[in-house]
Amino acid sequence: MNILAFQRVEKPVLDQLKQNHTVRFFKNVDTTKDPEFLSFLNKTDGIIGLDLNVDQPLINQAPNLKIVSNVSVGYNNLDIETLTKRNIMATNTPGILTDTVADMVFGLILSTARRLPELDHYVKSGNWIESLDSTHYGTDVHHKTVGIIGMGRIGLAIAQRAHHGFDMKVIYHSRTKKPEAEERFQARYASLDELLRESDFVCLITPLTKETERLIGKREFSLMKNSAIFINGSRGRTVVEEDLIQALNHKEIAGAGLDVFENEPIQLDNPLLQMKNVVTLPHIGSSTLETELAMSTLAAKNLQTGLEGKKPPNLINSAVWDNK
Ligand SMILES: NC(=O)c1ccc[n+]([C@@H]2O[C@H](COP(=O)([O-])OP(=O)(O)OC[C@H]3O[C@@H](n4cnc5c(N)ncnc54)[C@H](O)[C@@H]3O)[C@@H](O)[C@H]2O)c1
Ligand SMILES: O=C(O)[C@H](O)CO
Repeated sequence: MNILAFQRVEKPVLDQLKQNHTVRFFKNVDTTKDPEFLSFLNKTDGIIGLDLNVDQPLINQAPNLKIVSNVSVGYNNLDIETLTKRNIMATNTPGILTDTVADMVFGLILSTARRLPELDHYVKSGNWIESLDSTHYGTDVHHKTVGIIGMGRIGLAIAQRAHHGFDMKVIYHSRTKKPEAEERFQARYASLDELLRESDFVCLITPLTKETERLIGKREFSLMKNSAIFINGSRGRTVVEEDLIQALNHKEIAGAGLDVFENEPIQLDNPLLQMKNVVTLPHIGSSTLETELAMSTLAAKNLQTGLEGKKPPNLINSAVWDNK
């Protein structure tokens, strides 16, 4: 079969796929114009990769496509409706990255609150304790209130770290109440506005959907405490980035830790990159050696199973299977 691999598939997994299939790996190409990409797409049976925009025009140019296997849990890059209409399976990699992403969210919480990147720069610039004063101090994390928007797999893992590791009070907002969070982490369900008003750390970790697109904007930032730190580990478009910049400029909030941005890669003239109270990461929430390999391996398993005509373990659009 012809396999189109895009952007991020770990090498051992690619090598394994090459034993049974014709595999072409693409990176940094314009997927609407690149002639080699489009020519291979035309005979592609399966796609595996990260963040390929699988929209209607792309799907229309892939007459043999049977399965799209995302190397990610988020699948906002896939037009699920069109894929389902065309009976093309879509899969993702839930669960195996949960703890890694929750660790990264805590990394952002600690980095912003304790100003770790700034102080690292301070030491590396030849400074030490004698010139240190309260203008360099951060703020405590332990015993504070964390508000988690999106209490799913990753949200629960953040709550676990907050409750057991840092004695934090956990409040959450999600589509439905999560008894597990309430029992295990004494988490309290709150409306979005209550959560924004009460949290010292506001952590956004929902999927990007029609409902969550631009969920946090001017009104929401104005409800947060002036001392609040905003953490985004979900997708950049869940936030109105311009409003975040304004909220930081006007000191409506104290800082932000961001793994995701409205446009990725972030443009170098983005004001967020000039702010000391903002810690930025290049969308690496799940990118550890272990977890990237596990994600690629699971994505390859989904792909292979689907191509063999069996139900993949992480099928998103089960209607395709039910229609068989
Ligand atoms: N930064 C990264 O590298 C990285 C890595 C992994 C996942 N993510 C993002 O995190 C998301 C969550 O992953 P997960 O495995 O926890 O997914 P999940 O499906 O287990 O959890 C998502 C939660 O969000 C809630 N939710 C959905 N819509 C909502 C809304 N409108 N308001 C409030 N809550 C809402 C759901 O009820 C669910 O509890 C992914 O979809 C992806 O976008 C980012
Ligand atoms: O959704 C995910 O799994 C990540 O954002 C991919 O890196």
